[in-house]
Amino acid sequence: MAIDVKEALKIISDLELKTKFEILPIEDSINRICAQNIKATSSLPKFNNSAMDGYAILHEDCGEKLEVKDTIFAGDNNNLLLENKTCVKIMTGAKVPDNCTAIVPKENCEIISQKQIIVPKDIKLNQHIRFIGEDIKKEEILLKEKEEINFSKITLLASQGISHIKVYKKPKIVVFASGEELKLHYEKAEDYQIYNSNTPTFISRCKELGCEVDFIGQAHDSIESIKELIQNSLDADMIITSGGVSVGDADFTKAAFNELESKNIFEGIKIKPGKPTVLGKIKDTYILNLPGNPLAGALIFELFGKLIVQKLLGCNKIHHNFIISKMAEELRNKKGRITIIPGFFDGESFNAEQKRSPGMVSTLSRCNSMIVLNEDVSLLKKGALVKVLPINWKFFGKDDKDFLTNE
Ligand SMILES: Nc1nc2c(c(=O)[nH]1)N[C@H]1C(S)=C(S)[C@@H](COP(=O)(O)OP(=O)(O)OC[C@H]3O[C@@H](n4cnc5c(N)ncnc54)[C@H](O)[C@@H]3O)O[C@H]1N2
Ligand code: MOO
Repeated sequence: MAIDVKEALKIISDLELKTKFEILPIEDSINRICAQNIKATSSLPKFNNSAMDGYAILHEDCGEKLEVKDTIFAGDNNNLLLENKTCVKIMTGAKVPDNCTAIVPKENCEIISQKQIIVPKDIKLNQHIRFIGEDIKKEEILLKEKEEINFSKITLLASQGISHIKVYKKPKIVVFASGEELKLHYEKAEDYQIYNSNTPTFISRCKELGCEVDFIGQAHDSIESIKELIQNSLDADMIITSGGVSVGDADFTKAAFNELESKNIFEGIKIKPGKPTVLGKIKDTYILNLPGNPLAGALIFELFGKLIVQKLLGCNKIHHNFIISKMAEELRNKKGRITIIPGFFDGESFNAEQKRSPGMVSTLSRCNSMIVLNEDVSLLKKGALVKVLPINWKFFGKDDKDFLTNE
């Protein structure tokens, strides 16, 4: 019995998944999920320092002629204190004297000699001093368990002298295809045969999402062949297959799972396309059996499979987020079932893809996102607000648009 979309999403978000850890150098932890809370071991800046090349002064001396007592470079451990009518020459990043209350950029000073300068009157108290802890406070949490590590988190870690980090291991995904009519893309396909495009799709998509992926080949249309492939893959966190789930005479996947005592988590989702989607489990391995129709399988993976991957990665962001946009054109839809509509979000509106039959292979190559229509929607007018779910999201464009004007 097919279940509701919401129920399927809830089941996925509640799945209990086993995750493993490893320790990596921080540079190798990019796009991985952090498996520990990391606190700042020291404040940043570590000490009050100068934001400008110039002179460190006492604020009460503004407008005065000052004697230059010393020069402090970045990295110096100079503990000199300022006295009235004196200053020190200081470089950007250098530790300021403890009682310094302003830095005057050198270009704002009148340099009389190496030893004497006149500073202007209008100096703000504490100007150009970067204070201890204003960036990061000691003990502050820098990275939380289950957060994704990106370049900016690596900045944080490096700034603390952290060289290695505990992360979740990449989930292991195994992909195989079923369907005798399919030829692998490196084989010769006769005129009556088609290429297996689903398997490379899921292999590359799972890699893109941060999984370790093994391709274990092509099952013949027999229960034994599919069973063998599944049994060989039970060390994986998830097996992804496509095809063989509906009711055709050569659809053996379901029977193979049954013989292997796969526990069905759900069998069918009330959605279009992709109703015959099955999620099962054998021992600790989840099995996602996607519809063979290429667009149906890929969209179901984006809506449901990707969330399982998020969980397997160890991430706590396991729900879809969206961008509110508007329809570029009117869209008519056959109501009755929740429907996934792939399309292209151009930054201003969502352009529903016209060619979107479940068996098509070309559709997603023109799309970067999708919307999901409730079962009672038969018409979306041009300009209607929609919630756009990103698919592949590097947001550049061919047109040179003005991003400087905001009003
Ligand atoms: N009598 C019924 N027939 C169908 C039903 C139904 O309810 N009653 N459901 C339809 C729906 S909806 C879908 S989706 C498909 C699902 O079929 P399967 O998942 O069992 O997939 P297959 O029958 O093996 O193949 C369907 C279609 O997809 C092509 N395919 C399969 N694998 C690949 C691949 N790896 N790469 C590229 N293309 C693939 C295959 O050649 C078929 O054209 O069933 C409907 N039928
Ligand atoms: O899942 Mo089926 O595609 O609706 O084609």
